[in-house]
Amino acid sequence: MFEFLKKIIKKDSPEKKSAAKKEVAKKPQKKGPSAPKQKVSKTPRISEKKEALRPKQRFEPSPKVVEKKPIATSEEKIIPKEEKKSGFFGFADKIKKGLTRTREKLTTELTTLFSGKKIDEALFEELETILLTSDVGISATTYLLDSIRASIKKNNIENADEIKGLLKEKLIELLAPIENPLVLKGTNPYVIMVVGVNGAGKTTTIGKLTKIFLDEDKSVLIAAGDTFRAAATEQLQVWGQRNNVHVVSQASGDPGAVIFDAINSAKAKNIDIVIADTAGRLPTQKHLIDEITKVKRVINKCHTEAPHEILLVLDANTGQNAISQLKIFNEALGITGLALTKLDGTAKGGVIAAIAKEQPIPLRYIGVGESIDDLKVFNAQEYVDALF
Ligand SMILES: Nc1nc2c(ncn2[C@@H]2O[C@H](COP(=O)(O)OP(=O)(O)OP(=O)(O)O)[C@@H](O)[C@H]2O)c(=O)[nH]1
Repeated sequence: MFEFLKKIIKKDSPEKKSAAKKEVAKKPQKKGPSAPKQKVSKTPRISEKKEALRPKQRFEPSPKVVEKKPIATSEEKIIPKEEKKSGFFGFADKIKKGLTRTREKLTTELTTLFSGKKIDEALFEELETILLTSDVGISATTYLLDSIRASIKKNNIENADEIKGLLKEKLIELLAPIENPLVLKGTNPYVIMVVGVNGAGKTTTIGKLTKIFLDEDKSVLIAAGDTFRAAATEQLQVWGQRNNVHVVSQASGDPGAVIFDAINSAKAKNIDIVIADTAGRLPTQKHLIDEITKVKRVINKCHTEAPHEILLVLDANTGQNAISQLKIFNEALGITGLALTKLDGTAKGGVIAAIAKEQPIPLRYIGVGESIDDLKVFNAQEYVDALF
């Protein structure tokens, strides 16, 4: 079954590729082992399924970690007219498009599962497999199946086709508590510290987030706190230029000093928001986790309420590993919000359910593409509608 999942994921590729992305694609890509052909002819036992779905490597960085980050071309800065005009519907369509891979997997499998079948244990077994292979995770899957069983019993449901509606309903209930959009509160500048593993999408998310705030008529200043990787500052500068926003950087190599400087500059200029980048790090690298807690303390010395938001950027492709990352970053820093990126390139969109069940931290944004308008405020109903 795990092989079956690999086969599905292997087919993934982002729908929208920028010119710069094509450049990067020429470079050798890190690929997982090719999946041997295997027929999934029978429903595996629950214990086998759970074992197969347990992450092999606890903190597997994104495959793009070694890649040079592509920067969208200037054409991508142009917001498509339809999207500007269509407002909410444009957003919903974009999310729907972004979630194509997860939806295709779910819809195909669920339609086959429910059509004309009777409600019995075998059907629940298969439903369990579908959810687990969509990275919904063990505890969220158990929760969803139990809730569905209870509703079937309560409402004397006999038609399997009705289970799809129930699944949708229970999923919205599960995700609702993490729908908690960012609200800017407190004394200016509002400081957002952005953290995450290498390649999760921090820089890109900062660029997109800046655009969201500018559209709300807020002023923004970016702090290039990733002093570890030289190219990181350059990439941030490009996002700064694209948004026409100043990026504070230093040659010092001290992330705390850069962010401290940026906050003071924002205070002097009465800027509303400071978004601080930090270097990518694995939660297993204890010294780097210690370093980032120090950066947080430095920020707090500069502004007693700051950081107002510690935004952990997670790559949806990492599936269940995202939960492990979340646990460790949260223990070290007290994560206040999440941005889940790259949902457009994966069939693992179910990981949101696992987050909601196991680590219910507000999911502020979802990334559904590489261009500047591809970061969306998370909405549970809209997300589930896009999945089915
Ligand atoms: N398809 C897709 N790609 C994304 C998304 N968000 C980020 N990316 C891509 O992911 C890659 C890594 O993104 P970065 O923003 O550079 O990641 P980072 O966390 O800053 O990386 P480090 O600085 O190395 O830690 C780039 O190729 C981005 O274009 C998304 O929502 N969808």
